[in-house]
Amino acid sequence: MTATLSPSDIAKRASALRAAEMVEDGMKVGLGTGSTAAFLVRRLGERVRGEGLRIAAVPTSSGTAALARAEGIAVVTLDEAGWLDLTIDGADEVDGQLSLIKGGGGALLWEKVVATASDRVVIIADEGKRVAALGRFPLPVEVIPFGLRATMRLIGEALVGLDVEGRDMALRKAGDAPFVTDEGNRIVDLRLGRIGDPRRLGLELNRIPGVVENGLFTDIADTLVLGAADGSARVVDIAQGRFPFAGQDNVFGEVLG
Ligand SMILES: O=C[C@H](O)[C@H](O)[C@H](O)COP(=O)(O)O
Repeated sequence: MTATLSPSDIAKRASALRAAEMVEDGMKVGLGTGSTAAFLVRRLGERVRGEGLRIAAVPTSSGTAALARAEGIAVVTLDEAGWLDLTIDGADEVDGQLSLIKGGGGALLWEKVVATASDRVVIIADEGKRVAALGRFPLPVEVIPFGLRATMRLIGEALVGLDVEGRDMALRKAGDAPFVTDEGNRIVDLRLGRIGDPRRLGLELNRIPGVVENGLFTDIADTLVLGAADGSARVVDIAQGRFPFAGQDNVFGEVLG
């Protein structure tokens, strides 16, 4: 039985299938988390079972680890792998410089550790994730449970004077209880509206002792595979140059609205 996919799922799957072709025999591969990454993991599982593709995979969440194992993919820890050839992961938003917001599924910490331990990072996303400026999607910040309220107050103070539109925040819930990450931490979602300077915001948030990591991924992604609802996928590579087209400030080579 084939389930009918929504247009955004068709786009997610298109990007995931295109990125799955970038995985070569013998590679050590970081596997992202989320609905887009799930299409990737399933496709890699097909390649492992069908073509005999041999990879060592490092999952970015307990959920992805379970899916990868169920698909017959060899799962290792990041310490066992040492360093990765390639990581493929989803995103919640991507701007014209391939800066990202990630962590909608709460996996941002392992995702950032895995991505920064990789020679190449490929982001898979549907067209709807593409934005002119980051910040419409609430920015997830992973914080330790100890002193949570004080940490949230310090986050609020750090936002004053920064180039953001809004400053509301909320502790993420799973039902009635706080959401708990794979590292046993909590997530605070910041509703910022528009982030003027993602690099600076990321640094300021990480200066707060109770903050473990934030969902801004700047200067991490090398390649974006953007899927469309017609089932096509387009590859945009940062190696083309961050400002490859005169008068335009994004890797898409067009003005983003
Ligand atoms: O924590 C979750 C991850 O950062 C996901 O990669 C991100 O939320 C995108 O997820 P999805 O592919 O389901 O939109």
